Amino acid sequence: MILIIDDDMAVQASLLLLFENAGYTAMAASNQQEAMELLHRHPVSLVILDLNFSIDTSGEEGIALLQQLRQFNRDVPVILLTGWGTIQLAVQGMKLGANDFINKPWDNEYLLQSVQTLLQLQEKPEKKHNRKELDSLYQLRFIIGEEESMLELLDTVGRVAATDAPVLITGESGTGKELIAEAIHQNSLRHNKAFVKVNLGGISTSLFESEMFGHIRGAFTDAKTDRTGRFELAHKGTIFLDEIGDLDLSSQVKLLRVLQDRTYEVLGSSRTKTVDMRVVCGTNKNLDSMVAAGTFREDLFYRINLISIHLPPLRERPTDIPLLVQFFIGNLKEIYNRPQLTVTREAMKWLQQLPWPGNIRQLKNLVERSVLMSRKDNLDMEDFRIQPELPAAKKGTVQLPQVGALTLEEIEVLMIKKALDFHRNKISKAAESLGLTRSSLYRRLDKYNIPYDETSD
Ligand SMILES: Nc1ncnc2c1ncn2[C@@H]1O[C@H](COP(=O)(O)OP(=O)(O)OP(=O)(O)O)[C@@H](O)[C@H]1O
Repeated sequence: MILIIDDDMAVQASLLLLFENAGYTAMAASNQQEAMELLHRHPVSLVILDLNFSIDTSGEEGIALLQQLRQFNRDVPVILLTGWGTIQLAVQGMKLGANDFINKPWDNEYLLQSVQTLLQLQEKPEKKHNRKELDSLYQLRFIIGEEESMLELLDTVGRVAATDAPVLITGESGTGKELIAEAIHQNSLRHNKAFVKVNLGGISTSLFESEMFGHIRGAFTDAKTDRTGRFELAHKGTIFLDEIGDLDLSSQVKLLRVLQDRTYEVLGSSRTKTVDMRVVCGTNKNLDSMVAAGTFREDLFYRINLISIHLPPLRERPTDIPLLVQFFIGNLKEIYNRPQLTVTREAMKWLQQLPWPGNIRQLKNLVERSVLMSRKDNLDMEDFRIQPELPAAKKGTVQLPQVGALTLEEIEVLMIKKALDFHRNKISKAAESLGLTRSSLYRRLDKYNIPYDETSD
């Protein structure tokens, strides 16, 4: 059941009608007390809360009710209704655990989409799917990955694709953000329409509007011809806003307006255009800390990440490295007509323990280059080792934590645990990779109370 909390009878009536027509059961409450009573008595699956719901339009009462509601139920999805002038209030509400906010007057279709998305996300998958099952459920053809974190991620991709929810994809450079954005589009109802990629890092502030909104001839001195904007190209389809963390503050405001209102004006024309697009954003920056530093707008942040997907760096998914290498080799066999191409087991193992700061892109480039440079069909470690793209040996590239963040002993413990994990508790292998003898590793395991299994070696 959907619970609507608003003291405006007209709003209640139109929302009740909207949800009932869409096949949901819905009830309305006019004040805090009624709302809490209904929450106690009925299994409420989603709440619509008008933040300015009382005569006192400061919104404080709405925020207080949201807090009370969260104390009572931490999980029920909450959509806030807010006025355009009260965006700060919406941000405050999001921090308190609301899931989405929608401006009044709302667009019925958009509100229903948000409801449907949040209800769908609530449904937990019954079980973890293996890769074969995922492939039968979704279209994930060119995405290699069987490590557990990747299986979970691909399952999320498949489940959220069908909704129209905005998705934020984070992860280091080269981890596959664009590939995942494409998969979201491919698995959505919009798959027959355009997938438009925009690299926001490459667009200067002065060009942002003309790139995104388009312009008509004569709109400004250099506008010699009409230009179709990216939003128009993405109409009915999906737009992938890559490097969103690189967008300057003034362009962030302009983007937010379009995402909120779904309308914009082509430069030089006074006509307002409406855009219907799915928004997927990507970044390798930490937007949380950018928000804290004031370099990324908090309201835009909440607007773009109803769903967030984090891609792990390649070094955290070593078991996927041989699969990726095989996949790239498979493609290269055809491209270069070398059907006998293979990679030795030693080379595979060696590739697995490199740090890969450039992630999958770097691995792909290295494999391709090694294939091109080597005359043999059976590539061994040396064929890879001599390539200039090779990630510098681990020692030089390690990113150490901030001074004061960890003591030397804490780092030692972390490294030992990591080596044990990586070598699946094989003591001699872990010791070798740490540059220790077995007995010195045992001494340290005892000293730091790290559990180990002597029989596993
Ligand atoms: N899981 C994967 N399976 C196969 N190929 C992959 C996978 N992930 C990434 N790739 C390949 O690696 C390369 C880099 O991927 P992609 O461009 O999607 O990364 P990105 O995270 O968007 O990078 P950047 O942040 O630099 O834009 C591409 O050629 C892509 O096809």
